[in-house]
Amino acid sequence: MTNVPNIILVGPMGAGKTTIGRLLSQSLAREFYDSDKVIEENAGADIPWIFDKEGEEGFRKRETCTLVQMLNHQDDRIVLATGGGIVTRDENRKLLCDSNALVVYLYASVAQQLHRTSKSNHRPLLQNGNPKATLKKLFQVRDPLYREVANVIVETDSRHPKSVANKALDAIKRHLKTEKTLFNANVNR
Ligand SMILES: Nc1ncnc2c1ncn2[C@@H]1O[C@H](COP(=O)(O)OP(=O)(O)OP(=O)(O)O)[C@@H](O)[C@H]1O
Ligand SMILES: O=C(O)C1=C[C@@H](O)[C@@H](O)[C@H](O)C1
Ligand SMILES: [Mg+2]
Repeated sequence: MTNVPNIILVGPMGAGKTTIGRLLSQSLAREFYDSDKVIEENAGADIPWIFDKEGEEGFRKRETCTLVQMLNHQDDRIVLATGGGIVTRDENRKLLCDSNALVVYLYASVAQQLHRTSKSNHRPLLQNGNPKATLKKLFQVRDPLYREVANVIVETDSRHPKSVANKALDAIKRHLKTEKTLFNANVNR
């Protein structure tokens, strides 16, 4: 599938952006990047350390720089998994919408987000207070923002990662086909 543009995955913590992104990159024989990982490599420190020393604002600045860096990537087309909060800055949403990338929103219910994030403790926003209430609050704010930037939405709740990746690939192909049909219809008008 050489005609598939850069693919960017957005969605809440635990939606499976990193997991599904890696599988998609294998299916498409592309490089895979994870903005959280790139931020850590650029900073020479992990995300909990950045939140601790620079606060969330410092982390968000780094996240925007990394998004710009990835969108300017000169190599072959890539698959990019983003952090759950990438859509919170207006600037990032504009960058995503103005890019030629195909943005996929991986939807997960709050119950699934909670279940999938409960096994690790590297997400600073879930370390204090009640994780369920935090995920719910974040979801209320962010779900419309994910939808705003997405070209394609894929539901992930009742599926194994491999079948989510296949479903995402089918949705991407359908989206590109519709775009092409619309383009041809406009050209022939
Ligand atoms: N469809 C799925 N079904 C079951 N488990 C899943 C599914 N997708 C991801 N997981 C599991 O959920 C956990 C979180 O997944 P992952 O780290 O890919 O989420 P993420 O969206 O990248 O989160 P973050 O925004 O915090 O980086 C992992 O243990 C992963 O194996
Ligand atoms: O949802 C969020 O705001 C975050 C999600 C993670 O991917 C990391 O980007 C970080 O822990 C913040
Ligand atoms: Mg991730």
